[in-house]
Amino acid sequence: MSEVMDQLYRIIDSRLKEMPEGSYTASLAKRGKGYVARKVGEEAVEVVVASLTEGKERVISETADLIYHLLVLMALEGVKPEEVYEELRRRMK
Ligand SMILES: N=c1c2ncn([C@@H]3O[C@H](COP(=O)(O)OP(=O)(O)OP(=O)(O)O)[C@@H](O)[C@H]3O)c2ncn1[C@@H]1O[C@H](COP(=O)(O)O)[C@@H](O)[C@H]1O
Repeated sequence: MSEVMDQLYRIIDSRLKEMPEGSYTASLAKRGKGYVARKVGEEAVEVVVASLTEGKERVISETADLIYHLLVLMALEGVKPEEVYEELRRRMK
């Protein structure tokens, strides 16, 4: 899981630096951090709805959307996945 997230984060980070045509990440960044933050909220609600009414396949798909948007928000905030892993390790009992 962390390997895939690290790889996706690196791709996202490079899209934010290069802002290439046709990149969904670049189009999100152009709309601003507030827009990305709202997308994270929307995607989280979609995970909840999928879990309550739509079944496992939809939960997987919506969770992937949520993680992607969360990684974009983290990159815009300058938060690296390793810093979150470190916090999780610190809490681990
Ligand atoms: N993992 C993802 C990923 N997950 C979800 N999404 C996009 O997130 C959007 C979620 O759908 P929504 O209906 O909520 O949003 P929408 O209506 O399409 O768009 P909005 O106008 O609401 O923002 C879809 O357009 C998906 O394509 C992703 N877009 C890109 N990636 C990966 O991110 C990397 C960079 O992608 P680009 O920036 O497109 O080059 C690549 O490795 C991609 O595979």
